[in-house]
Amino acid sequence: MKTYKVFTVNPGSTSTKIAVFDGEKKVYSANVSHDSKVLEEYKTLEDQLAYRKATIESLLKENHIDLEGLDACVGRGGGLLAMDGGTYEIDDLVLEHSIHAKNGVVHPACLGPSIAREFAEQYGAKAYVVNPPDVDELQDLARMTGIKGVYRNVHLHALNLKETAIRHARNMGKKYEECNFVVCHIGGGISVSAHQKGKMIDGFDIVGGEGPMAPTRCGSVAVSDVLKYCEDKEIKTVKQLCTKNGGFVNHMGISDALELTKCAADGDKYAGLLWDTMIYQIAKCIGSMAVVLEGSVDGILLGGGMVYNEDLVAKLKGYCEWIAPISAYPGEFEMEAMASGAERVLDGEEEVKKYTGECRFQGFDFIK
Ligand SMILES: Nc1ncnc2c1ncn2[C@@H]1O[C@H](COP(=O)(O)OP(=O)(O)OP(=O)(O)O)[C@@H](O)[C@H]1O
Ligand SMILES: CCCC(=O)O
Repeated sequence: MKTYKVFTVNPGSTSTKIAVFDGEKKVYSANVSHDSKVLEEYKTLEDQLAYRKATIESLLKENHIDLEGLDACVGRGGGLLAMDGGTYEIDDLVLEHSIHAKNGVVHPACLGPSIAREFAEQYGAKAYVVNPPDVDELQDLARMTGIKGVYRNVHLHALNLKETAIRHARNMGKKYEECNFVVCHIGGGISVSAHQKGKMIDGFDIVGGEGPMAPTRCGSVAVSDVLKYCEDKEIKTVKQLCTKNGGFVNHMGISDALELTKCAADGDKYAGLLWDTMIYQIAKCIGSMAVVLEGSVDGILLGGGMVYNEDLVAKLKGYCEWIAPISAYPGEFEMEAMASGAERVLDGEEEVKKYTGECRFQGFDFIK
């Protein structure tokens, strides 16, 4: 069987993770640090592009990593309009929408497609984006709200959620498309989602303030409480609670969950209550996703950095293991997920998709 050489690029706020795969084997990986002072000088994401790429190139050169013979380059995406899951060719429309965050969610990951395509052009390789956070496969029932004209959509860690589900299904001797899972990513942000036969049919908009509280995110709060809180604040400040300074940051000025658990272990009751509340809220979200799957759940899968914490896993088992077996996959498979997504299409196992540039959900034609 042919193995493919794939280069993966995952830009974060102050660094860019890169990896080179030869088939399933990760032959090189690095977390390329960028000088935050230099990054701050750039007004837009697009302005950072040349600097980030040059930093990556220098590191590759220093480490004698040759990308000659590359089959594909994959960039973590973002900023795209709601789409089905899968592997997408990076064409001009993907570039245009991601770099300008067409969906309004500006994140360094939006740079991924541009960096990947530049490397791909240089080495005559294909360029792809795999399951970006813009994947939204909600079933119709999950769309409606009690406000006419307001529909639900999701932003989730789709890349790691789907890869965790694909791997778990494989471990069970099955295909992702044959199983039903509740899949969670419990890291800096927390995604909880219901996967039915290969589609992520429900979940929470973790960029919009839905779901459990997370280290830097407020999670779901009653509308009336938010309105009251807003009375003497700017909307912008309140929006930041959803992704930047809600959760542990808002309460205790701590964004690192490990630090919070240390405070709790040292007897800080406030930290202990926050930690337990976050776990309680994750459990409630898992329960609701199990209901979405009508109790037909083949497994509850936990990924993300916080899953290294045994107390968190034990407590979630206490709350939820009566629903289905819980499996922990601490950390994430994002780089592997990008490489496997490319391999599946290069191998013909899956068809490469074309980004339409139109939201997957356009409203219901029977509601005027
Ligand atoms: N043993 C542990 N106990 C508690 N928290 C931990 C432990 N190990 C790692 N973490 C926490 O996991 C978080 C990082 O998780 P992860 O690496 O998945 O996040 P990220 O990549 O920064 O963000 P995201 O997952 O939203 O993309 C940090 O808050 C870190 O403190
Ligand atoms: C939506 C997933 C990416 C993030 O907001 O952290």
